Order: sequence, then structure tokens, then C-alpha cells
Amino acid sequence: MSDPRTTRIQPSGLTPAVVRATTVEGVTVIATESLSKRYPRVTALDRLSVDITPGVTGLVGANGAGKSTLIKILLGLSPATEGSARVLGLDVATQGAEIRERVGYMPEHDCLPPDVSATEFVVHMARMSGLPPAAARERTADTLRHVGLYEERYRPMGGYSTGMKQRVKLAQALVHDPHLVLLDEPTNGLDPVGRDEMLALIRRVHTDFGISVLVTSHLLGELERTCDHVVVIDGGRLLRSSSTEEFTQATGSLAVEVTDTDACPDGTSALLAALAGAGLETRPAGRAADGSPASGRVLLVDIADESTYDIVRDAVAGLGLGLVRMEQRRHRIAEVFRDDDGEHPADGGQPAVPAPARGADWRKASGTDSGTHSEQQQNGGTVDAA
Ligand SMILES: Nc1ncnc2c1ncn2[C@@H]1O[C@H](COP(=O)(O)OP(=O)(O)OP(=O)(O)O)[C@@H](O)[C@H]1O
Repeated sequence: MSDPRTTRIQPSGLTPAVVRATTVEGVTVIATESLSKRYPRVTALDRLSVDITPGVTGLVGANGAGKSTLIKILLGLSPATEGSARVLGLDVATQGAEIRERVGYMPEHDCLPPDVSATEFVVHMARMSGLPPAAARERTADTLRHVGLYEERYRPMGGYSTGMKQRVKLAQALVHDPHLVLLDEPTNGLDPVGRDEMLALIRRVHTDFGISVLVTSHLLGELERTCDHVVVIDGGRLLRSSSTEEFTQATGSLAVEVTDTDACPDGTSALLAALAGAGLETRPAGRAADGSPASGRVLLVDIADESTYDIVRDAVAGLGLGLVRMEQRRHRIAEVFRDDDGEHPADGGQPAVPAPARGADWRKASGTDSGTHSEQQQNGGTVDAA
């Protein structure tokens, strides 16, 4: 099996996941050690030590938390003030060019020339990465197809929607068949449907082609659906690095949803009364607790022991209701960072995520002491639940 760091472009398409998954297993794709970046008036990264393994990793933090700064250091484009970092085993301080050969980068800001087509642009980027002309054209066609751009790929990009531009930016990051892509806020400016499509595409970059992904976002809710692992930074410091599963571990509650019937027009209230009568702690989930659209009809039942499931089933059957769902509830990532006072953002009642500026509880919940970062806090950045 070839070394993942030397495997080159397959002319007929992206390297399939099965090849990469076996070659990169167990490798730390990114490792930083006490990494700091200080600008004259701001400490953008503050002694950040984190290891990132293959898969899809979310890097979340408020605006100004240091996400883009970290990416630029990892690409070898900006020197760290202190500390060290390795990407695919390569030193960012001395091997930037080698890193950029093996890593794809999708910048946050609009950077596409308006007068050229997606095909021309991506072919150009492929040629810049060292591909011969025929392979560059072939790979461009494959990659643009992968990101869902078809006939439009021959039109000047100035007329593209934000979603199409984001897809072109993703395509140019993938065209040289990298082992790792660094995606800086790829869902920026997209509507909810566009965001979901982009997140699905990002997931497939890993599942279909085995390319590891580091994706930044200030939207916690996006990451739990897309990422295997989540790294949270604030004021340039590490708040938490955990698998998504750990963030969203099972709670001690059962979420129960039932249908109404003619005999029982408010099935939810009837079931609430029946379960309370049976001695079970039961309460409505509420939108903020569950986050799902149907959650107004969801009851949360404390699981006392195994018999709780039988009691709920018998109560539903006894009332003649239909059971829509009965499942052990998992935390949402945003709940891990919830304010103790239950304050919610004004974005339609999604789970609350306090901003770093008022983030004492945020830090407490993470179990870390991130200290004071007055300059960052003055930025007034926010992290939102998606
Ligand atoms: N070239 C620079 N000179 C001075 N300060 C900078 C420079 N680049 C970034 N900063 C500052 O460093 C801090 C971190 O910025 P960075 O762009 O890394 O944050 P971010 O998490 O990517 O946020 P955003 O999503 O808003 O870009 C910010 O306070 C920013 O103002």
C-alpha cells in the first residue's frame, strides 16, 4: 500500500475512500503544541495544543476566536509566534510547500474572478497544483460534477449564486486530490437548504473519498450532524476537544411523542396526566430543549429503570393513541454550552449558546479555565446554535 502522503492524483477521478481509509488509519492529521499567534494588539491563538485524527472535524468558535488564523498557520502561510504544528506529519514552519501539495484549502471570503467560468478557474488551480493539462481538465470535470455543478460550469462565475460560488471554492480545494481539506466557514451566506446541501457534500468528501476534513463554523448545530469530532476554541484557547458522540451522549430521559385521536383530541396532555398518575416524572420537552420542529408535542420522561418503557407503552395503548416515537434522548452540542439562566438567543428558540463575551458559564461547562481575553471579548463575537 502506498504512503498516504505520496499517493498522487488518480487521472480517472478522486481516490476512493477504501484506499485512503486503510492508508491514513491511526495517523494524526493535525497536531499543534502550545501554538500561539500574537498580533500587536491581539493574541489570536494562545498556547493551543490539540490533536486531530482522520475523519471530519469541526472547529467551532465565535467570530475572532482564531479559526482562520489557525488555518493559515497550518498551511504554512503565516508563521506562529511560538509553539509548533504538524500537518500530515509535516512541520508547518519548514515544510509549507509540501503541506500545500497535500492539503486543499477553501477560504472564507469571496475570491473568485467574476469573468471566468468555473471550469477555467478550477483547471487553472489544478495546473497550479502541478497537474498536466489533460489530467487537470479531467479532474476538473470530475470534481465539478462531484460538487453538483453541471451546465453552469461554463458560465462566468460573476453570475453565480452564493451556493454555486461556495461549490466552486470547494471544488478547487479538492481538484488536486488532497489528503486533507481545510474548509473555512463553507456554509457562510447560505440559506438553510443550501447549508444542508453543503454539509452533506462535506460529509461525502470523507465517506466517498476518505479525505479528512477540518471545517470551521460559528454554528454549533451544524457540526453535530456533520462531524465525527468537535474542537471548540475561544479567544485563541482550546475550550474542548471531544468526539461528537461524547458531546451528544445519551441523557436519562425518554422522548415520547403520540398522535391525537377523536376520543382523545389532546393526546399529549392525556399521556402527561396518565404518566404522572403512574408515578413517572414527565414534562413537555419544549422547543428549546429538543430543538426539533415537532418538539412541542414531545414529552420527556425520566427513566427510573427498565420498567419505565413498559409503563409508557401501556399508558399509550390504554389511551388508544398512536406512538410516533419513544427514544432515549441525546444531548445536542449546544446544550453542553447552555447558560445556567436558560437564556436563549433571539433566533426562534433554538438551543442557547452563550457568546464568549458573556461566556463564564460556557467555559465552566467545558471544564476548562480559559482565563480572560479582553481583546477578544471586545470583539463581541458570537457562537450560534444552527
Ligand atoms: N493580520 C492581522 N493583523 C492583526 N490582527 C489580526 C490579523 N488577522 C487576524 N487578526 C485578529 O486575530 C483575531 C482572530 O482572527 P481570526 O480571523 O483568526 O478569527 P476567526 O475565528 O476566523 O473569526 P472570523 O470567522 O470572524 O474570521 C481577531 O481578533 C482578529 O481581529
